[in-house]
Amino acid sequence: YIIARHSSSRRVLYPPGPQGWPIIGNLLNIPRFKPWERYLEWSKQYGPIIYMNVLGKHIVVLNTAKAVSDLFEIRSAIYSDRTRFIMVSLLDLEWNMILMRYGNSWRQHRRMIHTYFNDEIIKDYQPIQQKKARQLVSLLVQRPDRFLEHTRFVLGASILEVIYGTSIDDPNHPFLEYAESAAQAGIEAFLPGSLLVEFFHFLRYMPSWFPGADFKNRLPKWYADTRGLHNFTFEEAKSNYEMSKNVSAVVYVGKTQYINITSISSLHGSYIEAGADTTFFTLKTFYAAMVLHPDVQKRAQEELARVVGPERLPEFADREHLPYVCALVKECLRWITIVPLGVAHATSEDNVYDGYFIPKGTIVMANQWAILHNPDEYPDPGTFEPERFLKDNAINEAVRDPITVTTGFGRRICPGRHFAESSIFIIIASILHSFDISAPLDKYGVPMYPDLKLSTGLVVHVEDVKCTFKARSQYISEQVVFIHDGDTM
Ligand code: HEM
Repeated sequence: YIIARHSSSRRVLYPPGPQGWPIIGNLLNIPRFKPWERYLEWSKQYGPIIYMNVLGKHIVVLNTAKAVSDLFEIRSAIYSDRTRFIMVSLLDLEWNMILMRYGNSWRQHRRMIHTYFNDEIIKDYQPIQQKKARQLVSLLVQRPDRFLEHTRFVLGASILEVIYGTSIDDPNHPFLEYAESAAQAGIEAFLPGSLLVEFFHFLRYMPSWFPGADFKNRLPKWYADTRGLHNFTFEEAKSNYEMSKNVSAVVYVGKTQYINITSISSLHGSYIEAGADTTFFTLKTFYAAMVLHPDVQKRAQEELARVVGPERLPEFADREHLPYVCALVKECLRWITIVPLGVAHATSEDNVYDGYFIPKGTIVMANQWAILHNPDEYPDPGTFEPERFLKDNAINEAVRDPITVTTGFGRRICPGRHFAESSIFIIIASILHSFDISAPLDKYGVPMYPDLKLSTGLVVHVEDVKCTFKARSQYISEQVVFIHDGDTM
């Protein structure tokens, strides 16, 4: 039965949800592990929108594509704010676009992003993405055991080259460390409901041994990591302007507006922080899926052999002739939903939906995992099955494309989504064309398959995946020197 709550003073009806306790509300209801699964369970009991109140903060979780579209897209003027995290001021993160409140500064950043990351202009970045995919193939031939480091390296280096025109060949470049650490700090510090200081602001003044104030032990590292990235992007943007380097379109805005270097560098920091880990985590899903599903791997390789042939590596022009590989990319984005609850939006005005009151300042989360694991749309959703996106050997447009869910919604939709999808496609196609991927054997000769244990946090990933890579042809092994040394890739 449905427990609908009435605010005694205003006689308003909040959406239904689990019964909480006095004062703390639903604090103890929020599971720390895979909360998206619990929210889906609750939605079967309470309906698609669930309401919780945690220490006076209103939280709503939307569990269906319809509710998400109705609110985040159709009513985007009201549902595009972000909540005010105390962590933003503790870590001086006002520059980070993902966390920005809905308003003029955010609008200005968003306009710049659209100009330089829209789906037309990103085609200009494809040569860089292709070059980096080939560099990854080369690195995998030489040191397959370091496949995760190499993958992270080429993704970070692609973003850096697109933004600044700076090509880095050193996997130990300090930029990569800044990017990784800053993203990790963001993941730990910004999962709604995970830190008590967001509810009890006085905890910021308490010593770290005080219950609930242990975040203070981690604060200096988070601060140093996020500052490191910001300082790096600021210096790069400034020197690009000063030296008037012939760099990519993205920095051009900076060159014409020196005064705006700070906001340009902030924008770059946001790209790097939001972009490097998300694409990397999607590729971790790919590696795990390939180890577990040799049949899928084989089918993709047959398609690549047919379309690309044995004497070259895949290119973007091949994409439209590779429906199975494209379906495989979609399934990687769906199967493990790396931002399972999206990045929370917040309401900037009171609103009524379906008869329920959603007050101004409510944190609203889209259960992306529930949408992408809805068995009505994706039968047997726990299974990795690219075929679900195909009909008559072509992409079936009737099946919801996971990129339209996993990269968020409405005015806050991920501006890097087209860029990310291209990177993921070219890397997956290049690797599958070049290598057979399998599970390494333990000392008894038994394959070590990934157990698919996920990390917890705002962004999740398969924690432990091990693979071996075997070059599929003499051509690949021979190309490696050429690929590694030459710039003609
Ligand atoms: C598979 C890869 C990616 C995934 C799954 C992803 C997912 C997301 C999600 C869920 C959001 C929040 C959307 C919302 O509030 O509704 C977001 C925002 C954002 N993403 Fe991505 N992203 C990816 C790659 C990238 C890349 C490559 C870049 C930059 C080059 C990027 C830059 C951003 C920025 C700047 C925002 C903030 C937008 C705003 O708050 O207005 N992302 N992303």
